[in-house]
Amino acid sequence: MRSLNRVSVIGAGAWGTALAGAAARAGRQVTLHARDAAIAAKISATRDNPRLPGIPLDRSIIVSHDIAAAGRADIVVIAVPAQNSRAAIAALAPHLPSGTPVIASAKGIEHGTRRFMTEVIEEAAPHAVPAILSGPSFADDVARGLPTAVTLAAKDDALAVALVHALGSAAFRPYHTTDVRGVEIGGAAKNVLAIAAGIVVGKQLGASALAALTTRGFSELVRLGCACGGRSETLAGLSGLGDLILTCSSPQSRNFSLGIALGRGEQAPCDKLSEGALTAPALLELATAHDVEMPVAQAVAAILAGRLTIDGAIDNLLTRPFRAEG
Ligand SMILES: NC(=O)C1=CN([C@@H]2O[C@H](COP(=O)(O)OP(=O)(O)OC[C@H]3O[C@@H](n4cnc5c(N)ncnc54)[C@H](OP(=O)(O)O)[C@@H]3O)[C@@H](O)[C@H]2O)C=CC1
Ligand SMILES: O=C(CO)COP(=O)(O)O
Repeated sequence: MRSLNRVSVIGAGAWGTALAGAAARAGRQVTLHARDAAIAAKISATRDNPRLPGIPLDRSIIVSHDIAAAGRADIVVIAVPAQNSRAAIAALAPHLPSGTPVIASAKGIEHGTRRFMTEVIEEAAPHAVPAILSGPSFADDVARGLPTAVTLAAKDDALAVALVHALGSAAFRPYHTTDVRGVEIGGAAKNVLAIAAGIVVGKQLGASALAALTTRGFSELVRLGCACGGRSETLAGLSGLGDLILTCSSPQSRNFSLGIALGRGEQAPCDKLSEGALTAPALLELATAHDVEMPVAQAVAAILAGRLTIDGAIDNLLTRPFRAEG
């Protein structure tokens, strides 16, 4: 196995900065790439990223605007929003040596193409080796070095193990698997379901309703995941159930917070990324293509598109025919 010491993280947002910190803590030589030269210079000089205010950037991390330099790495992590990942990978691709592992870390499905993030890597950088990292992990927690566990998947087991050893530390514990699709379905679906969970909280429907919604949401996630070839143990693991529990219960989650605002009838904050809102239509298209029923995700997509009121969606869900659990 080739050396995996030099790590480049593309995207100097909250997640990219947190992952750069985790890789530095694991002892790697890290470059954090910001597409904007002024932002790169500012973060480099102040050692502070306004997207993670008050958490100093590890001194060893090089912050750069030079995409060619970022491509000269043993591992590249893509940490930009799902809908921007293709553009970021395409800009990187000409500078990437053949066979470089490229780890997707966005949680979403691409609009229009319905591609998962590793498929986007396959298309935009066919000479790279795709992998995916996902799981219950707020950027703020990871950046502060609080204990976190995630799942890291690559088709090749030996590569998944090597990537885990390269990026893992006592505080940041990746578990490896070859179930790439299972890992990416969990991350994409949980964001949509977290919006529904937030609506339940914003509408003050009670803790019992929140538990019911989260559990039925998990059934949807598993149904779609299995239909797409994911393994049930992955879907019940960190990147599926684990992340669903986190994002359906914590106002730290932007998706959950969006749901709370919607449930309260408030204006949703427009400066915060909600991957679930962007992924909802693509998730439903995927579900339809696989003949999988996802009533909760369907309600979220309809509410966001203005096709259904929140009260109408709640009424629809509560009056569905009684059925066997599963
Ligand atoms: N925040 C979190 O706790 C976690 C986030 N994630 C996932 O990580 C992904 C990114 O989220 P997050 O970091 O929070 O988002 P942020 O909004 O904090 O940051 C997004 C970053 O991506 C950059 N970017 C956007 N488009 C491009 C592009 N084409 N090329 C290069 N850089 C680009 C932005 O740069 P610019 O400033 O120039 O616009 C910005 O730095 C999402 O899919 C999210 O689900 C996963 C786990 C935890
Ligand atoms: O994915 C996350 C935690 O695992 C972050 O969730 P939000 O994007 O909803 O903030």
